[in-house]
Amino acid sequence: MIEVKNLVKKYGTHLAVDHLDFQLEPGRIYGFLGPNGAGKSTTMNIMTGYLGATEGAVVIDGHDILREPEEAKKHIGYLPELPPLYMDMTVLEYLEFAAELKEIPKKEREASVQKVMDITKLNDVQFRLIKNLSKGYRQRVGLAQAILGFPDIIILDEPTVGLDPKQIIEIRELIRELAKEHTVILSSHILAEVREVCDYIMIISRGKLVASDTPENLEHLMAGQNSLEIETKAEPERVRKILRSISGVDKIELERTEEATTYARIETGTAVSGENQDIREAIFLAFAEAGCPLLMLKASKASLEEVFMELTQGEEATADAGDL
Ligand SMILES: Nc1ncnc2c1ncn2[C@@H]1O[C@H](COP(=O)(O)OP(=O)(O)OP(=O)(O)O)[C@@H](O)[C@H]1O
Repeated sequence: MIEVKNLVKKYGTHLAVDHLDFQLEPGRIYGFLGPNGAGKSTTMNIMTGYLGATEGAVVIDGHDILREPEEAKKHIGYLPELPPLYMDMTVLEYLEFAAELKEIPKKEREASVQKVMDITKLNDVQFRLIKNLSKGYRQRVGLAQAILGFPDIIILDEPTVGLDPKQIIEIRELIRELAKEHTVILSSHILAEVREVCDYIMIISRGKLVASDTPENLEHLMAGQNSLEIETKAEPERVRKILRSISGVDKIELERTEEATTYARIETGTAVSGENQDIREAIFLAFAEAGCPLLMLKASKASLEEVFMELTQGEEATADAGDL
Protein backbone atom coordinates (compact mmCIF):
# COMPACT_ATOMS: atom_id res chain seq x y z
CA MET A 1 0.00 0.00 0.00
CA ILE A 2 1.24 3.45 -0.90
CA GLU A 3 0.18 6.57 0.93
CA VAL A 4 0.93 9.96 -0.55
CA LYS A 5 0.21 12.61 2.03
CA ASN A 6 -0.18 16.26 1.20
CA LEU A 7 2.77 16.21 -1.19
CA VAL A 8 4.20 19.54 -2.39
CA LYS A 9 7.19 20.16 -4.65
CA LYS A 10 8.40 23.61 -5.55
CA TYR A 11 11.13 24.36 -8.08
CA GLY A 12 12.02 27.89 -7.02
CA THR A 13 8.66 29.62 -7.07
CA HIS A 14 7.13 27.13 -9.50
CA LEU A 15 4.69 24.75 -7.83
CA ALA A 16 5.18 21.47 -9.73
CA VAL A 17 3.26 19.26 -7.26
CA ASP A 18 0.41 20.95 -5.46
CA HIS A 19 -0.79 19.15 -2.30
CA LEU A 20 -1.28 15.65 -3.70
CA ASP A 21 -3.09 13.30 -1.38
CA PHE A 22 -4.03 9.72 -2.29
CA GLN A 23 -3.67 6.06 -1.39
CA LEU A 24 -2.98 3.20 -3.75
CA GLU A 25 -4.20 -0.31 -2.98
CA PRO A 26 -2.24 -3.45 -3.85
CA GLY A 27 -2.88 -5.46 -7.00
CA ARG A 28 -4.15 -2.75 -9.31
CA ILE A 29 -2.76 -0.96 -12.35
CA TYR A 30 -2.86 2.77 -11.74
CA GLY A 31 -2.38 5.28 -14.51
CA PHE A 32 -1.09 8.80 -13.89
CA LEU A 33 -2.50 10.74 -16.77
CA GLY A 34 -1.75 14.35 -17.51
CA PRO A 35 -0.41 16.68 -20.19
CA ASN A 36 3.32 17.36 -20.49
CA GLY A 37 4.55 19.29 -17.49
CA ALA A 38 1.62 18.29 -15.25
CA GLY A 39 3.94 16.96 -12.55
CA LYS A 40 3.81 13.19 -13.17
CA SER A 41 7.57 12.57 -13.29
CA THR A 42 8.19 14.81 -10.29
CA THR A 43 5.58 12.86 -8.28
CA MET A 44 7.06 9.52 -9.33
CA ASN A 45 10.58 10.69 -8.50
CA ILE A 46 9.43 11.67 -5.02
CA MET A 47 7.48 8.43 -4.52
CA THR A 48 10.57 6.40 -5.36
CA GLY A 49 12.91 8.45 -3.17
CA TYR A 50 14.91 9.99 -6.04
CA LEU A 51 13.78 13.49 -5.19
CA GLY A 52 12.95 15.19 -1.91
CA ALA A 53 9.56 16.80 -1.38
CA THR A 54 9.11 20.40 -0.27
CA GLU A 55 6.30 19.27 2.03
CA GLY A 56 4.37 16.09 2.76
CA ALA A 57 5.28 12.42 2.93
CA VAL A 58 5.22 9.17 0.97
CA VAL A 59 4.77 5.94 2.92
CA ILE A 60 5.46 2.63 1.16
CA ASP A 61 4.16 -0.46 2.95
CA GLY A 62 4.50 1.37 6.26
CA HIS A 63 7.96 2.86 5.56
CA ASP A 64 8.48 6.57 5.02
CA ILE A 65 10.51 6.99 1.82
CA LEU A 66 12.61 9.79 3.33
CA ARG A 67 13.10 8.46 6.84
CA GLU A 68 13.58 4.77 5.96
CA PRO A 69 14.64 4.93 2.30
CA GLU A 70 16.35 1.54 2.24
CA GLU A 71 13.38 -0.34 3.67
CA ALA A 72 10.89 1.56 1.52
CA LYS A 73 12.92 1.16 -1.69
CA LYS A 74 13.03 -2.64 -1.25
CA HIS A 75 9.33 -2.63 -2.11
CA ILE A 76 9.71 -0.58 -5.30
CA GLY A 77 11.00 -1.19 -8.80
CA TYR A 78 11.32 2.00 -10.85
CA LEU A 79 11.69 2.73 -14.52
CA PRO A 80 12.44 6.47 -14.71
CA GLU A 81 11.66 8.54 -17.80
CA LEU A 82 15.35 8.28 -18.76
CA PRO A 83 16.61 4.96 -17.39
CA PRO A 84 20.18 5.31 -16.08
CA LEU A 85 21.76 2.61 -18.24
CA TYR A 86 25.50 1.99 -18.41
CA MET A 87 26.15 2.11 -22.12
CA ASP A 88 29.50 0.25 -22.00
CA MET A 89 28.09 -2.76 -20.18
CA THR A 90 26.44 -5.72 -21.83
CA VAL A 91 22.80 -6.37 -20.95
CA LEU A 92 23.80 -9.29 -18.74
CA GLU A 93 26.55 -7.34 -16.95
CA TYR A 94 24.18 -4.46 -16.31
CA LEU A 95 21.42 -6.66 -14.90
CA GLU A 96 23.91 -8.55 -12.71
CA PHE A 97 25.17 -5.20 -11.44
CA ALA A 98 21.60 -4.02 -10.79
CA ALA A 99 20.88 -7.28 -8.90
CA GLU A 100 23.90 -6.60 -6.69
CA LEU A 101 22.74 -3.03 -6.02
CA LYS A 102 19.30 -4.36 -5.12
CA GLU A 103 21.02 -6.69 -2.65
CA ILE A 104 19.51 -9.81 -4.15
CA PRO A 105 21.36 -12.65 -2.32
CA LYS A 106 24.32 -13.92 -4.35
CA LYS A 107 23.01 -17.45 -4.86
CA GLU A 108 19.68 -16.14 -6.19
CA ARG A 109 21.16 -13.51 -8.53
CA GLU A 110 21.74 -15.65 -11.60
CA ALA A 111 18.23 -17.13 -11.51
CA SER A 112 16.68 -13.69 -10.86
CA VAL A 113 18.50 -12.10 -13.81
CA GLN A 114 17.58 -15.04 -16.05
CA LYS A 115 13.93 -14.74 -15.05
CA VAL A 116 13.65 -11.03 -15.91
CA MET A 117 15.50 -11.58 -19.20
CA ASP A 118 12.98 -14.31 -20.06
CA ILE A 119 10.05 -12.05 -19.20
CA THR A 120 11.34 -9.02 -21.10
CA LYS A 121 12.64 -11.17 -23.99
CA LEU A 122 16.25 -10.03 -23.68
CA ASN A 123 17.97 -13.41 -23.96
CA ASP A 124 19.03 -12.91 -27.56
CA VAL A 125 20.79 -9.63 -26.81
CA GLN A 126 22.24 -10.43 -23.38
CA PHE A 127 25.87 -10.26 -24.62
CA ARG A 128 25.39 -7.04 -26.61
CA LEU A 129 26.63 -3.68 -25.33
CA ILE A 130 23.72 -1.49 -24.25
CA LYS A 131 24.99 1.38 -26.43
CA ASN A 132 24.42 -0.82 -29.50
CA LEU A 133 20.79 -1.61 -28.67
CA SER A 134 17.76 0.00 -30.26
CA LYS A 135 15.55 2.33 -28.20
CA GLY A 136 12.97 -0.44 -27.74
CA TYR A 137 15.52 -2.90 -26.41
CA ARG A 138 17.02 -0.27 -24.10
CA GLN A 139 13.54 0.34 -22.72
CA ARG A 140 13.22 -3.39 -22.06
CA VAL A 141 16.55 -3.37 -20.22
CA GLY A 142 15.23 -0.50 -18.06
CA LEU A 143 12.06 -2.47 -17.44
CA ALA A 144 14.02 -5.66 -16.64
CA GLN A 145 16.01 -3.67 -14.07
CA ALA A 146 12.76 -2.30 -12.56
CA ILE A 147 11.17 -5.72 -12.08
CA LEU A 148 14.37 -7.43 -10.95
CA GLY A 149 13.80 -9.01 -7.54
CA PHE A 150 10.03 -8.69 -8.11
CA PRO A 151 9.24 -5.85 -5.72
CA ASP A 152 5.58 -5.44 -4.66
CA ILE A 153 5.27 -2.10 -6.41
CA ILE A 154 6.44 -1.35 -9.94
CA ILE A 155 6.52 2.29 -11.03
CA LEU A 156 6.98 3.04 -14.72
CA ASP A 157 7.37 6.57 -16.09
CA GLU A 158 6.09 6.71 -19.68
CA PRO A 159 7.03 3.04 -20.31
CA THR A 160 6.09 3.01 -23.99
CA VAL A 161 7.47 6.35 -25.09
CA GLY A 162 9.55 6.08 -28.27
CA LEU A 163 8.57 2.47 -28.96
CA ASP A 164 7.14 1.16 -32.21
CA PRO A 165 3.54 -0.15 -32.26
CA LYS A 166 4.60 -3.80 -31.95
CA GLN A 167 6.85 -3.05 -28.98
CA ILE A 168 4.06 -0.98 -27.39
CA ILE A 169 1.70 -3.97 -27.56
CA GLU A 170 4.37 -6.25 -26.07
CA ILE A 171 5.14 -3.86 -23.21
CA ARG A 172 1.43 -3.42 -22.46
CA GLU A 173 0.97 -7.20 -22.33
CA LEU A 174 3.94 -7.42 -20.02
CA ILE A 175 2.47 -4.75 -17.73
CA ARG A 176 -0.83 -6.65 -17.55
CA GLU A 177 1.06 -9.83 -16.74
CA LEU A 178 3.03 -8.07 -13.97
CA ALA A 179 -0.16 -6.67 -12.47
CA LYS A 180 -1.34 -10.19 -11.66
CA GLU A 181 1.09 -10.22 -8.75
CA HIS A 182 2.22 -6.60 -8.34
CA THR A 183 0.86 -3.11 -7.97
CA VAL A 184 1.79 -1.24 -11.13
CA ILE A 185 1.79 2.54 -11.46
CA LEU A 186 2.50 4.00 -14.85
CA SER A 187 2.44 7.50 -16.20
CA SER A 188 1.40 8.59 -19.62
CA HIS A 189 0.15 11.61 -21.47
CA ILE A 190 -1.68 9.31 -23.87
CA LEU A 191 -5.26 8.72 -22.88
CA ALA A 192 -5.74 5.63 -25.07
CA GLU A 193 -2.78 3.96 -23.40
CA VAL A 194 -4.01 4.55 -19.88
CA ARG A 195 -7.53 3.47 -20.78
CA GLU A 196 -6.18 0.32 -22.42
CA VAL A 197 -4.00 -0.90 -19.54
CA CYS A 198 -5.10 0.71 -16.29
CA ASP A 199 -7.99 -0.19 -14.06
CA TYR A 200 -7.74 3.09 -12.19
CA ILE A 201 -6.95 6.51 -13.64
CA MET A 202 -5.57 9.50 -11.77
CA ILE A 203 -5.72 12.68 -13.80
CA ILE A 204 -3.07 15.21 -12.82
CA SER A 205 -3.27 18.78 -13.99
CA ARG A 206 -0.86 21.51 -12.94
CA GLY A 207 0.40 19.43 -10.03
CA LYS A 208 -3.10 18.74 -8.69
CA LEU A 209 -5.11 15.54 -8.69
CA VAL A 210 -8.25 16.59 -10.55
CA ALA A 211 -9.93 13.18 -10.83
CA SER A 212 -9.28 9.64 -9.74
CA ASP A 213 -11.54 6.76 -10.61
CA THR A 214 -12.07 3.81 -12.91
CA PRO A 215 -12.28 4.69 -16.62
CA GLU A 216 -15.99 3.78 -16.59
CA ASN A 217 -16.77 6.02 -13.61
CA LEU A 218 -14.82 8.91 -15.10
CA GLU A 219 -17.04 8.67 -18.14
CA HIS A 220 -20.09 8.66 -15.87
CA LEU A 221 -18.73 11.74 -14.14
CA MET A 222 -19.77 13.69 -17.16
CA ALA A 223 -23.10 11.87 -17.47
CA GLY A 224 -24.98 15.01 -16.42
CA GLN A 225 -23.67 16.62 -19.57
CA ASN A 226 -24.98 13.94 -21.88
CA SER A 227 -26.93 15.35 -24.72
CA LEU A 228 -29.15 14.47 -27.62
CA GLU A 229 -29.32 15.92 -31.09
CA ILE A 230 -32.38 15.96 -33.29
CA GLU A 231 -33.28 17.36 -36.70
CA THR A 232 -36.83 17.91 -37.95
CA LYS A 233 -38.69 19.91 -40.59
CA ALA A 234 -40.83 21.71 -37.98
CA GLU A 235 -40.27 25.39 -37.20
CA PRO A 236 -38.01 26.16 -34.20
CA GLU A 237 -40.84 27.43 -32.00
CA ARG A 238 -42.87 24.31 -32.63
CA VAL A 239 -39.84 22.15 -31.83
CA ARG A 240 -39.31 24.03 -28.57
CA LYS A 241 -42.96 23.55 -27.60
CA ILE A 242 -42.87 19.80 -28.25
CA LEU A 243 -39.59 19.39 -26.39
CA ARG A 244 -40.86 21.40 -23.40
CA SER A 245 -43.73 18.89 -23.05
CA ILE A 246 -41.27 16.05 -22.43
CA SER A 247 -40.08 15.39 -18.90
CA GLY A 248 -36.30 15.11 -18.54
CA VAL A 249 -35.49 17.83 -21.07
CA ASP A 250 -33.23 20.41 -19.40
CA LYS A 251 -31.67 22.77 -21.88
CA ILE A 252 -32.56 23.31 -25.53
CA GLU A 253 -30.49 25.00 -28.23
CA LEU A 254 -32.15 25.49 -31.61
CA GLU A 255 -30.77 26.33 -35.02
CA ARG A 256 -32.49 26.72 -38.38
CA THR A 257 -30.38 25.03 -41.03
CA GLU A 258 -29.82 26.03 -44.67
CA GLU A 259 -31.94 23.03 -45.71
CA ALA A 260 -34.92 24.62 -43.92
CA THR A 261 -34.83 22.11 -41.10
CA THR A 262 -34.47 22.70 -37.37
CA TYR A 263 -31.51 21.27 -35.56
CA ALA A 264 -31.83 20.96 -31.77
CA ARG A 265 -29.30 20.08 -29.12
CA ILE A 266 -30.95 18.90 -25.93
CA GLU A 267 -29.34 18.45 -22.56
CA THR A 268 -31.04 15.83 -20.46
CA GLY A 269 -31.41 15.86 -16.70
CA THR A 270 -30.27 13.26 -14.23
CA ALA A 271 -32.94 10.92 -12.84
CA VAL A 272 -33.45 10.37 -9.09
CA SER A 273 -31.30 7.22 -9.42
CA GLY A 274 -28.38 9.43 -10.46
CA GLU A 275 -28.34 7.78 -13.87
CA ASN A 276 -28.65 9.88 -16.96
CA GLN A 277 -32.17 9.59 -18.35
CA ASP A 278 -32.68 8.08 -21.78
CA ILE A 279 -35.53 10.09 -23.25
CA ARG A 280 -35.03 9.12 -26.89
CA GLU A 281 -38.25 7.08 -26.95
CA ALA A 282 -40.28 9.92 -25.41
CA ILE A 283 -38.87 12.36 -27.98
CA PHE A 284 -39.67 10.04 -30.85
CA LEU A 285 -43.28 9.52 -29.67
CA ALA A 286 -43.88 13.23 -28.93
CA PHE A 287 -42.76 14.29 -32.42
CA ALA A 288 -44.75 11.45 -34.05
CA GLU A 289 -47.86 12.47 -32.14
CA ALA A 290 -47.39 16.08 -33.24
CA GLY A 291 -47.09 14.92 -36.84
CA CYS A 292 -43.50 16.19 -37.14
CA PRO A 293 -41.25 13.46 -38.50
CA LEU A 294 -37.74 13.37 -37.08
CA LEU A 295 -35.01 13.33 -39.71
CA MET A 296 -32.34 12.52 -37.13
CA LEU A 297 -32.17 11.51 -33.46
CA LYS A 298 -28.82 10.86 -31.88
CA ALA A 299 -27.43 10.52 -28.32
CA SER A 300 -23.98 11.95 -27.75
CA LYS A 301 -22.25 10.68 -24.61
CA ALA A 302 -19.26 12.37 -23.03
CA SER A 303 -16.17 10.39 -23.88
CA LEU A 304 -13.12 9.95 -21.68
CA GLU A 305 -11.35 12.32 -24.08
CA GLU A 306 -13.89 15.01 -23.26
CA VAL A 307 -13.54 14.36 -19.52
CA PHE A 308 -9.78 14.68 -19.87
CA MET A 309 -9.96 17.85 -21.96
CA GLU A 310 -12.45 19.41 -19.57
CA LEU A 311 -10.37 18.61 -16.49
CA THR A 312 -7.04 19.72 -17.91
CA GLN A 313 -8.28 22.67 -19.92
CA GLY A 314 -5.70 25.32 -20.70
CA GLU A 315 -2.92 23.17 -19.24
CA GLU A 316 -0.71 23.06 -22.33
CA ALA A 317 -0.73 26.82 -22.58
CA THR A 318 0.08 27.56 -18.97
CA ALA A 319 1.79 24.56 -17.36
CA ASP A 320 5.27 25.54 -18.34
CA ALA A 321 4.76 29.29 -18.31
CA GLY A 322 6.35 29.47 -14.86
CA ASP A 323 9.65 28.27 -16.28
CA LEU A 324 10.03 31.02 -18.84
N1 LIG B 1 14.58 20.28 -12.06
C1 LIG B 1 13.61 21.13 -12.36
N2 LIG B 1 13.78 22.45 -12.19
C2 LIG B 1 12.80 23.33 -12.46
N3 LIG B 1 11.57 22.98 -12.93
C3 LIG B 1 11.35 21.68 -13.13
C4 LIG B 1 12.35 20.69 -12.87
N4 LIG B 1 11.82 19.47 -13.16
C5 LIG B 1 10.55 19.70 -13.60
N5 LIG B 1 10.26 21.02 -13.58
C6 LIG B 1 8.98 21.65 -13.96
O1 LIG B 1 7.96 21.09 -13.12
C7 LIG B 1 6.77 20.84 -13.85
C8 LIG B 1 6.39 19.37 -13.77
O2 LIG B 1 7.35 18.60 -14.49
P1 LIG B 1 7.26 17.03 -14.64
O3 LIG B 1 8.45 16.58 -15.41
O4 LIG B 1 7.04 16.41 -13.30
O5 LIG B 1 5.94 16.87 -15.50
P2 LIG B 1 5.39 15.60 -16.27
O6 LIG B 1 3.94 15.57 -16.01
O7 LIG B 1 6.18 14.40 -15.93
O8 LIG B 1 5.62 16.00 -17.78
P3 LIG B 1 6.29 15.18 -18.98
O9 LIG B 1 5.24 14.21 -19.41
O10 LIG B 1 6.55 16.24 -19.98
O11 LIG B 1 7.53 14.54 -18.42
C9 LIG B 1 7.05 21.33 -15.27
O12 LIG B 1 6.55 22.64 -15.37
C10 LIG B 1 8.56 21.29 -15.37
O13 LIG B 1 9.02 22.24 -16.30
